[in-house]
Amino acid sequence: MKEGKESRDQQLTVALRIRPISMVELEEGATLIAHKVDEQVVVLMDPMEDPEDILRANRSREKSYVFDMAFDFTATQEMVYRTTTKGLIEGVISGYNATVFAYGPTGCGKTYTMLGTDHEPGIYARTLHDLFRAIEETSDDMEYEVSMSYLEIYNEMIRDLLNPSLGFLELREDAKGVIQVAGITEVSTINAKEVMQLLLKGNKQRMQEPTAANQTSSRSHAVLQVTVRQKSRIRNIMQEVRVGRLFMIDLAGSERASQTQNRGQRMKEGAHINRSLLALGNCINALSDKGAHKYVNYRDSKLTRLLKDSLGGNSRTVMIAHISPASSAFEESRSTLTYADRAKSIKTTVKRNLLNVSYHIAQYTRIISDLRSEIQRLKCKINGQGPRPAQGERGDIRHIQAEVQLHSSLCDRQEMDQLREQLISAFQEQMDVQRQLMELENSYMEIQIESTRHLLTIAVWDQEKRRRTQKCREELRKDKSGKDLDTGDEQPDAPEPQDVILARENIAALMGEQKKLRKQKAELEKQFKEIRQRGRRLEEVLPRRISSEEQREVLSLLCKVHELELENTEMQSSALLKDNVIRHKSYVVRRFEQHRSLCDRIIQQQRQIIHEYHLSVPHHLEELYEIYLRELEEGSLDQVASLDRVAAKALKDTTLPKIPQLPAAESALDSDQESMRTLGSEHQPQLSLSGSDLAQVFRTSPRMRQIKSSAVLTPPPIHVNGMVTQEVLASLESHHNSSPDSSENCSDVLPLFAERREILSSTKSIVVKAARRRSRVLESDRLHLLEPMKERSSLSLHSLSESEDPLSPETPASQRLPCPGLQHAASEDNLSSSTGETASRLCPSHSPGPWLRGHKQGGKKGKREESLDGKRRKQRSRSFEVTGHGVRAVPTPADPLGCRLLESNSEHRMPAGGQPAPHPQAPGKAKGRLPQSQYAGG
Ligand SMILES: Nc1ncnc2c1ncn2[C@@H]1O[C@H](COP(=O)(O)OP(=O)(O)OP(=O)(O)O)[C@@H](O)[C@H]1O
Repeated sequence: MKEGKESRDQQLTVALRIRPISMVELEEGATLIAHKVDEQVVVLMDPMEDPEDILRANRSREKSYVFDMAFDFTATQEMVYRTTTKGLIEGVISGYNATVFAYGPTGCGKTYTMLGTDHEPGIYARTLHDLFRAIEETSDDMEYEVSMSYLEIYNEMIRDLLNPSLGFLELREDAKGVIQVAGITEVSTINAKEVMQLLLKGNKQRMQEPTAANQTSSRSHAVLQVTVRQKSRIRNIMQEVRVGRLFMIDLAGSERASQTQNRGQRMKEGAHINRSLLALGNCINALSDKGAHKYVNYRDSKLTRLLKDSLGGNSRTVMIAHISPASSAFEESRSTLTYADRAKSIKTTVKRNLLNVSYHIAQYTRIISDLRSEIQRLKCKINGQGPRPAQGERGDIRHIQAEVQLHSSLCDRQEMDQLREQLISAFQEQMDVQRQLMELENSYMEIQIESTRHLLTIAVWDQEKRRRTQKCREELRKDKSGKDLDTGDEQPDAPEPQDVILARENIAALMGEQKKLRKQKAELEKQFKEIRQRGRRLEEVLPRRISSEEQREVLSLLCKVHELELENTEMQSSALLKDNVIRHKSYVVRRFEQHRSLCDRIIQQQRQIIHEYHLSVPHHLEELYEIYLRELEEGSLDQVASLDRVAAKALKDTTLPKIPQLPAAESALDSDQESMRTLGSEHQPQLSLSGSDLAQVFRTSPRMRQIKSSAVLTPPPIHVNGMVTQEVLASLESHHNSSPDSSENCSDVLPLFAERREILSSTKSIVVKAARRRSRVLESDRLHLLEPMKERSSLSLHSLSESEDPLSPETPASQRLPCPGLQHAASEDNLSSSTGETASRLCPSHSPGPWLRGHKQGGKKGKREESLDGKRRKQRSRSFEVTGHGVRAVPTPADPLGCRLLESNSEHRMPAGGQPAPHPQAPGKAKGRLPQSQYAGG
């Protein structure tokens, strides 16, 4: 899924609805204190303020609030719908997200507004009616697919209202940050009537209980999600699919326990409802804070996680706040008005969601094949298990309980029931804790992923910043040409973009959250251990207290079902973990790709230097470069990378399967699940997934090993001129040491390192010789004109020959030629002249030797490189633009080498601006000049 380019900021629309005063309120003697003044203004009067109070005579008794729309008891359902929601429909069918949510204290009319009554249907029905009508009107040109899901969040648990037997569902977030409910029923439908029937059916499943404030109080948050996929009827291979999502949410009442006189279960519900509403309030506060960029904690509740896009992301959002006009509801009304008022300043960024149809098909093909293999696996499992319970009864604790009940009626029912109750409640407790643990782990993993995403944002910025600084320096050099280059002028730091600032802040906040989660996890684990021990004791004691064999069997069946349930949760947890690992992996791959492109640039620029200066390189290096060129030519790396992206994306966008409860699941895990279980179990003992722990998780994954090995295969940068600093080498070394696989790959890395040392020292010698020759030629040719130049050149030579090898500082460069081959290569006669004369012209009697072979092939390869260069430029359009600037530094946060290379160049060999030393009489014609950079971008 990608987002359309046209994105714009949009303010959250806030409407306020005052319901009619109720009979109960009138009977209680309440007076009217909330009034609509005009189409947008509402006034709330404080019933406690005494108009006769002289001391307060100057103080206003009333407070007015301005909203986008205001309604009172005279407003019809049609009016509310038309002004708040109707306008969103067009956007939804053309690929935009939208949200409408009803907010307010209990009994103030949220369900009335959203669902309505048979005679006065609410927003759900009206929206769907108009949505289908709009679809019908454009269906000649466009093809639509509409699906809907309906869920409730009750006590921080998600239930599918269209299929409550699915149990509790989990939330997950894809790489784009879109929140999805794993395994929820999606009904494809084409007419509003059908949808309404489903809704009414679903609503009957909703948790509803009378409270003191409302006889039919909804105890949960109900979320109706309608997804519209639109594509043109004209077939095209790369067809665009627009996906619009509409959320319609009826929140539970924002109440205080004291007001609703709730006790026990109602009190617990209230706490959960308030937890999510409190989290919602916190999010509204953070989002509406116009000053500093506050961290918005969506994670505190399921509701805020689900509303993440609706509040601060990609959605046109309408909030309809509800209040009662009665004086008895003053406090609730005031706080609702305050929240609603704050919400007005929230901004969302609306983008069109576009999906590529070819990818779409690939995704479904994958799902189908996955499902086929799953069916096959289950069939094998069933066959291998002999007699099993009837189809509908399989693995469902409720059915087993029914079975238990049937058996126990023949025996001592009372005793049996008691024991069963004890056992079930122990099991239930275990399940609750285990589920909480699973959620914690999921949240923790998500935090890891989010942190990685932020780190990537920062890394990208760091690269960009260095690129800008470099550009700036070059421009300055140009301006100051002739003057001393190293005036020490530092460029002012470019201001960090908002997303980078936010990324830094978020990382800090996420770390805080991680800490919190670790603590929670430790407590929960302790709790789980205790409960599990208690359960085990019960499991041991109970059979001894039962005389009947049949009862014993029933109890053992119960235990078995419980074990399976635990296992089922574990499998769900593994699936979630797998999903998260894939998501995390995609960021890792992105980082590697970023690094690869940097390496490519280094190789190309160094190659150009070798080419322009006719430097010779060892044969084996030439061969490596050949391989590198061939790979680029074939585009195999890019192909693999893009295939990997598509595959990972397809996996990510597949909703998590609801794993059925199946007995003896342990034997049937396929290898992949098995490996994920291994991951999960490795991961489970300590949630505190630090960087190294995460690396541990990755290390076990075959895919990660693949990534790691490909990282090792990345061609190492070739450092020309021997100007690799100690620092860079240290950073290379530390990179290898710190990389998660350092221990594993140490043996692979060491030869590479030795090779690099060898190349470095010999290359440096060549450069020294080349520079000497160049200096001599220049001296003899243009003696009188080149006086200052010569000085500089010999100085350079001096500094070059004096400069210490970063690898072994004591050894002079000339003594560090590692092998006879290299010594031969470094002899003057084998060097190509910096004046542009070829080596063969300079020393025709000498055989070129292995070092010169590369140079001799220069013509053919030069062409090939040129054509490849063009190809590369096409591939990386922006970053590979041709400019007339000197060699660019290759700045990255991890590798400041690029800058240093340039700096070193300019110190020793290059004049100001990274341009070649111009001959006073023939500017720009110096043959030994360094290459013009072909890459402008970072
Ligand atoms: N605008 C209105 N016109 C007529 N009756 C209304 C209006 N708003 C609410 N009511 C009535 O008020 C009562 C409570 O409304 P409703 O159940 O919609 O409240 P709620 O905010 O959804 O409460 P809860 O949070 O407890 O679910 C219902 O009997 C409903 O019919």
